[in-house]
Amino acid sequence: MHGAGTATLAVVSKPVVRAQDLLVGYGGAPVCAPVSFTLAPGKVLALVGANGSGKSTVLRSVIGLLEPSGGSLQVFGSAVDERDVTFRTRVSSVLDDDAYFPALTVSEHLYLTARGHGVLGADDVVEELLAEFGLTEHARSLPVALSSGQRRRLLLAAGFARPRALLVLDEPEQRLDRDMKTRLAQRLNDERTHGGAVLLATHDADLLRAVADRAVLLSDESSRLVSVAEAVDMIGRNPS
Ligand SMILES: Nc1ncnc2c1ncn2[C@@H]1O[C@H](COP(=O)(O)OP(=O)(O)OP(=O)(O)O)[C@@H](O)[C@H]1O
Repeated sequence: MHGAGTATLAVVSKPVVRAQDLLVGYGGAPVCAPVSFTLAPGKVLALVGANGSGKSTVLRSVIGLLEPSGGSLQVFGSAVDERDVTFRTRVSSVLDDDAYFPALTVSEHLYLTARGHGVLGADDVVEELLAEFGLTEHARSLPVALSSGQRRRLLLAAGFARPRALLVLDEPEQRLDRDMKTRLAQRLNDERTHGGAVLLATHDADLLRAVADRAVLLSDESSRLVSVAEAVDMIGRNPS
């Protein structure tokens, strides 16, 4: 478990995500070849691939925003149901750039997220996250008054403000400076150490090297499990 003042990380031992020939897409058209992977507790799996290869779409399916069009997808051993309270207490996600409350200050946003998910000692959790994500001096700012990188920090901090056994992140490195990227990598490694599972999409070779155990390379022709070294090599050949 995390130290004092940090949202509790629920530890589970079964596979967290199991995708078998999973097909995802829009209007019946798949966005990539079927994808198969298993994500165990305490592991970090990265989705890599070119722009438009389907990374965000796979993530949306895993958190229940999009029904798979084929294959099977299980999260915590069951079909995905984001309305299920157990599912919601175990899955924390940061996908979209604008998923903040425009009328709440930075600290109110984090506090509401923590309290809304039943975190005890929410004040301490918020204070710790503000410091960790470099937002302390912006605690009373509204999101509109933040830079895009600071807003990104707020959304990421909110992802850590609630209980979770699975963290789903879409290109968390976006708009972060190097120092914040390093701290994010440390946070994700902590998550793994404490038994949390992380599924993330990324174009960042440094983040991959720092945190990922394996990667899934998505493409139209064949989506396949690859080593981190192979994923880093792919990113090197097709930098963003
Ligand atoms: N809501 C949508 N309706 C229809 N098509 C969509 C929708 N969202 C995404 N797509 C299409 O699905 C494909 C995969 O998009 P997706 O966002 O999953 O790719 P990605 O790998 O995350 O890309 P990037 O690296 O640019 O973030 C793209 O061709 C995109 O145009």
